[in-house]
Amino acid sequence: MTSSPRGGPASSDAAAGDPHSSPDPTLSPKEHDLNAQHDPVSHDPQDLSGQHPDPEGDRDDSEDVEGGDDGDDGAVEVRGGIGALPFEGNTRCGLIAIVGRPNVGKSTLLNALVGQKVSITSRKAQTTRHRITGVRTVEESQFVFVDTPGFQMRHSSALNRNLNRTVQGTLADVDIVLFVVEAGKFGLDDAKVLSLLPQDKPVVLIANKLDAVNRRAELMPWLKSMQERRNFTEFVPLSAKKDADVQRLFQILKPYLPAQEWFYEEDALTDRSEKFLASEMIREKLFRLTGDELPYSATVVIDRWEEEGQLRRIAATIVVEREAQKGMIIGQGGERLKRIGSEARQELETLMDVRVFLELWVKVRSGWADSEEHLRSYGYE
Ligand SMILES: Nc1nc2c(ncn2[C@@H]2O[C@H](COP(=O)(O)OP(=O)(O)OP(=O)(O)O)[C@@H](O)[C@H]2O)c(=O)[nH]1
Repeated sequence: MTSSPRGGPASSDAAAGDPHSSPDPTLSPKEHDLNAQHDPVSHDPQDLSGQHPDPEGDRDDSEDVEGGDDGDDGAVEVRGGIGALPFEGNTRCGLIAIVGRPNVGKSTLLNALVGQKVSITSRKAQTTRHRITGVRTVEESQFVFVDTPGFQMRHSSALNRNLNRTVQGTLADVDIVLFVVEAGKFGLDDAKVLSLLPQDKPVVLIANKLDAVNRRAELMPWLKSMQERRNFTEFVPLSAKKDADVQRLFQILKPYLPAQEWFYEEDALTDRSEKFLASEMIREKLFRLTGDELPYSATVVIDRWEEEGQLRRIAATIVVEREAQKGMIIGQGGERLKRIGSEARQELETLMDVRVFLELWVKVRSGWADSEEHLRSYGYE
């Protein structure tokens, strides 16, 4: 699956936006135009312990090359394990985590970055539960996004403990963390998420929903106060709903990707299966069409998946905790369930470019969110 294109238009922009090249410590939030292009407030990311790209390839571990006298052709044997030789290609590739309290716009941002819907969004908080990977390749750089669930703060159950473990596990392997907040706001929940972020990773502050801020001048003192909370690698005020902002973000993040081969093919969007995307799509419709009535613990299980040429026959069950919730989903005369099914079907047809027959069921499984055993059986590791 790995692809390693060479000779792309690569190295020149390493100089333009490289975090090592010219961070200007004199910039303050006040001086930074919120609509400006790069590094809103630059912090020198070099003190963030070796997690950074090394575009110049100036690692000294290349000395692990030992003369080999074990062959009669005078060949050189290379020892030293993974990464012993500097990478000479033009490509960059890195893992990026998107974290933040519920409802700040993480899924919206991920979908905009990937250019296709891979994560569900809803007005209701805490709709994202699984770790979802979106992939986007822009010129020579491949961005592999890992979406994380909102840190659970309001409820405590096996499900929530599980989510927090997922988030922390995810952060251990990434190259950059995007910490998303709503521009001009910073509450207790944001602070809790921030306090859990690793110290040894570059963290970019994304001040999302900029379009909802009426008086931008008021953001200046806020940005300054944010700067005091953590040595953020970059401050990026934006709107996840504006394409130009999202494109700008790629340029800002690019220099932080390690110089290495791509993990995925150039046109890959996600490593999630169609089956998984289908269950997420149904869950999104479910939350959208039930408003605030349904607790986030409702889940969707795909029971049957048959492929017949350009046709997919899918049967899925929506699992809820209580009988009353079942009635709520089914609605008067089955109307609501019908609508959930028909909207999900249409979107799945667009996504997969095939015809879809979707059968939906609703089942009550009381207390499932509290049982580790049930969680495992529904695929939450
Ligand atoms: N005005 C405005 N609204 C936004 C923006 N980005 C996201 N939203 C809205 O904010 C709400 C929450 O967005 P999501 O992307 O579902 O948020 P999330 O952080 O993934 O939420 P959880 O899954 O609960 O963790 C939705 O109603 C989005 O339409 C933005 O840039 N501007």
